[in-house]
Amino acid sequence: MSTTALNPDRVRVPKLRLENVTKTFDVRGTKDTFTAIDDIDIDVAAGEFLVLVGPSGCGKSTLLDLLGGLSEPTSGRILLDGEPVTGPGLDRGIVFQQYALLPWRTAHHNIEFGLEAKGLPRNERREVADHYLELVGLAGFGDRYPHELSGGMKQRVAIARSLAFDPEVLLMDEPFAALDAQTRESLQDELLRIWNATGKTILFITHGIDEAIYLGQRVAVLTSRPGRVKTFVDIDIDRSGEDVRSTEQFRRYRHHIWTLLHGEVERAQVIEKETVHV
Ligand SMILES: Nc1ncnc2c1ncn2[C@@H]1O[C@H](COP(=O)(O)OP(=O)(O)OP(=O)(O)O)[C@@H](O)[C@H]1O
Repeated sequence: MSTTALNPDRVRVPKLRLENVTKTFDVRGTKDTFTAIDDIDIDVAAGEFLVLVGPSGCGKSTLLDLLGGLSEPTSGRILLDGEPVTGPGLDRGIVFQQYALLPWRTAHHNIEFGLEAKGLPRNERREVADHYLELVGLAGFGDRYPHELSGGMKQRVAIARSLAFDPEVLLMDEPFAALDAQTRESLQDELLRIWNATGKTILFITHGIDEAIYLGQRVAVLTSRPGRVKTFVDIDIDRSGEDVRSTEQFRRYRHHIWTLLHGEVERAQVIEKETVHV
């Protein structure tokens, strides 16, 4: 088990680079500012699966907005393949906790959405949509509307939609948080399979320690407000066995990350109470 305070040198040519990223917000009705994210430095290698785990309110969603180009850092830079991110783009696919499917479109048409923007002809759009439906295990469900699909199926469609326009990076914001435990575990396996099949670079945000260890090649543990990277933990587990989460190896990682997070969660709760009483 290795823990490093700085990014490992092995990440030489990052796909995605967050360079001293800070985000502050104006506090309404005052001249004060509030620092949500403070001086975050992260390099994500091409094809890496990096998980960010942190206490509530540490700035995970703020970070995702920045990566998605939905807002701008107050200082610092975000680079994708060396180029600054200046706004939203099809080079980044985002999967949110809530499925964000268009209810009036079938699964096929939801997946084809980004492809229309790319100007792909109709028959090619359908081919791509079918390919990704099959990849997420939903071949034959293309004609279903979101209300005809279970929560897990909707999230699979959302993943297929993000993959269909072939983004450079897949950004996932607690995509399985709203699902029941069994569905979540099966989608975690699906996601690892898809990652192996596509070689995509994935940045995945979660509250869940088990989820972080199960999915990540590397886990960035964030501090409570303001969000900083407390440490990176390299995950090296054998995922081929039956019940990976019950192994001694897994248990050790769980305890290690729990210990790192525990103090942060307590600190976050104190800060939250103080904020309420201001
Ligand atoms: N537009 C905004 N204006 C002011 N403060 C904001 C704004 N957006 C977020 N914040 C504050 O920044 C901090 C980080 O918020 P963020 O939603 O990124 O945290 P989070 O880690 O995603 O939380 P959770 O895990 O609970 O979803 C919070 O204290 C939040 O109140």
